[in-house]
Amino acid sequence: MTVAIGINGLGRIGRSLTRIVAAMPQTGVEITAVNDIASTEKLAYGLRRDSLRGSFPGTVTARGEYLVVNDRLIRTFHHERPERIPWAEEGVDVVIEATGRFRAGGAARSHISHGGARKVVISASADDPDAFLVFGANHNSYNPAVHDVVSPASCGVNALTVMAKVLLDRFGLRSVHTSVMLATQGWQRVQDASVGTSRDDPRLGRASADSIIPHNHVVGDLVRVALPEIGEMRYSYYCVPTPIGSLAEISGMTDRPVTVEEINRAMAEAAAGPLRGILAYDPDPTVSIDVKNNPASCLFDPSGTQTTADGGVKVRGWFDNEWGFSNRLLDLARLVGERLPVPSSHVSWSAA
Ligand SMILES: NC(=O)c1ccc[n+]([C@@H]2O[C@H](COP(=O)([O-])OP(=O)(O)OC[C@H]3O[C@@H](n4cnc5c(N)ncnc54)[C@H](O)[C@@H]3O)[C@@H](O)[C@H]2O)c1
Repeated sequence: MTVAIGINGLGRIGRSLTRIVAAMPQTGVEITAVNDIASTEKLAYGLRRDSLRGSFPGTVTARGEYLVVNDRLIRTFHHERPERIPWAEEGVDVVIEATGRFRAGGAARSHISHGGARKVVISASADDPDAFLVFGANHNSYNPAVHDVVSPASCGVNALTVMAKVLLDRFGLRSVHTSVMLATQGWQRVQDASVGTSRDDPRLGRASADSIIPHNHVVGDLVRVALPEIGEMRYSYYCVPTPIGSLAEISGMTDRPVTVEEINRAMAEAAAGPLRGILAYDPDPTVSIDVKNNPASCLFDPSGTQTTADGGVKVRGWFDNEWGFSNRLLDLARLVGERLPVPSSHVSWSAA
């Protein structure tokens, strides 16, 4: 079965999604339509040329109201409001809402109520989705009967959650503190600005290349949504001036004293076993740019593991905030799309 996807917003995330699908035609998903306020020509250019990922490894052209990506046609719409996008015209099953403008479940829901899509995946820690589903932790709790608008939370939450899951399952984990250092985002400013970021904290309007900027993003709460067994949790979040490649760290107390070797072995085993493809493991000394194009939610770095004699632990993982997260968005779109109820018109009846 191939799931027909529509993407609202062909920015950093939307373009990553398009590149991933184009590189792997057997992913079980097909992008049939995109909506963006930019013209089709500009969208084609944005896919062809990318300052961080290089030129598109294939062909992209604009042909009328279609993008032609390696000979596959993708219909383009240009509506500013989600309720105006006629997804049903292109048979879209699942919309990935990736504008960053419609994080609230209500706005995203209009892709279904007005546009005719069947499910929505919001590409961010949405305000009120029907469920947060983090791969490797709680994605199996997806219930197609009651979950129409879902969110995989954020890239940082995914990186933290997979490491926390291994620690929790193998050693117990409590009194957790997390830190995320997130690469520069498109909504940040090149020079100091008082308006235009639509974020409350005035520091988020400061020039992105000049500072490490604290951000009060609620990662800890969302890790606990995916892993409710974790008790009290605190978190720090920083926007850092790297173009791509982000860092996640967790510290906390385990149920018994553990060694660095035990923790690293547990992570390596999880990466080769139940969390394959979601957690990666690499003992080679790593800096943030090395994680570029890694499809995992988290690249565990064993050189960052520290322990104390009374059960204190600290671990470190890297993540490509665009590429890894876009892979999880596609995983989620596929999961949701493959479990769509078959419309009654498609049910075939055999003679008794
Ligand atoms: N970039 C990352 O590292 C990252 C990682 C995880 C999650 N996210 C989340 O994904 C979302 C998108 O992030 P991004 O980095 O791709 O942003 P972006 O700014 O690069 O892309 C947004 C796109 O949406 C389009 N757009 C804006 N308003 C629109 C409207 N009203 N209708 C249709 N299109 C519109 C823009 O033209 C642009 O192409 C955000 O919520 C962000 O928090 C981003």
